[in-house]
Amino acid sequence: MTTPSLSTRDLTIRFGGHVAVNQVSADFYPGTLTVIVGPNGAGKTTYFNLVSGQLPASSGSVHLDGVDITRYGAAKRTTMGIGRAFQLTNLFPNLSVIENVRLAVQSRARIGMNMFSVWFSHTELISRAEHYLERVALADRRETRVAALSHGDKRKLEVAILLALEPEVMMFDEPTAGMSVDEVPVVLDLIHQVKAERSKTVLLVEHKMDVVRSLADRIIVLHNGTLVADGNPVEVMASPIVQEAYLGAPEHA
Ligand SMILES: Nc1ncnc2c1ncn2[C@@H]1O[C@H](COP(=O)(O)OP(=O)(O)OP(=O)(O)O)[C@@H](O)[C@H]1O
Repeated sequence: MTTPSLSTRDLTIRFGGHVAVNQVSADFYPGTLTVIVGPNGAGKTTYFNLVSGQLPASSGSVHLDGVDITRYGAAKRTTMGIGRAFQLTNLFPNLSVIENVRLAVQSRARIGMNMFSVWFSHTELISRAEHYLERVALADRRETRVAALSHGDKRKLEVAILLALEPEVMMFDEPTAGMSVDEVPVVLDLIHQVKAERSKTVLLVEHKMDVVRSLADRIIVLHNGTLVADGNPVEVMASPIVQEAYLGAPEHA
């Protein structure tokens, strides 16, 4: 198997006496989409926060391409290649939709800059930003101030920004939560496209089992902060812990 792009080793965080993520070790590989599931309060979002750097680990470590990034903050991890959507904190509410994506394209161009590359012209930045807006079906909103967007459009914009940043690791946190029925397919299609390219390491937190089934190459189950199952979707979905966690919870089916 290839080298993991992302690894966590015994990753742990305590809030007072409560261990929200408990010694989670996992390796994530390029071209694989891993869905993290588990009951409410299992520690899924907290694990994401530890990987993306929003929260500091109490113990254990996070590695990106073999580099220990445990002590790096979220901004540094983003520049190193960990991209996360659906926090709705990446957006500049007073700028237009196109400006938000243009800034992401510009920041990516800066990160990728080396002695052989050139600065993009403003026109080129805008044309790249337009490309990402078209991919998320937001081209008709390009001049809208972000604060005026619907929740679903904000989430689509976050996907455009994530794509524009071209991170090696892409993290999606309940990508369709709060979206209207007609908005859901756009975002799911995009995740399918990213998966089909098979170059990115994709992590997804998801409750909806139909989404899990359609996207997962691998499923990790967290329960009380502990990794209790990890493997191919068919086996993991059939395991007693998943059956127990999800059967009888029709709102998540
Ligand atoms: N900043 C915090 N301070 C104290 N406790 C926290 C904090 N963040 C999370 N927790 C606790 O950690 C546990 C895991 O929460 P987390 O949000 O990661 O679960 P989750 O699996 O994402 O749940 P859900 O599916 O409901 O989003 C919960 O008991 C939660 O109350």
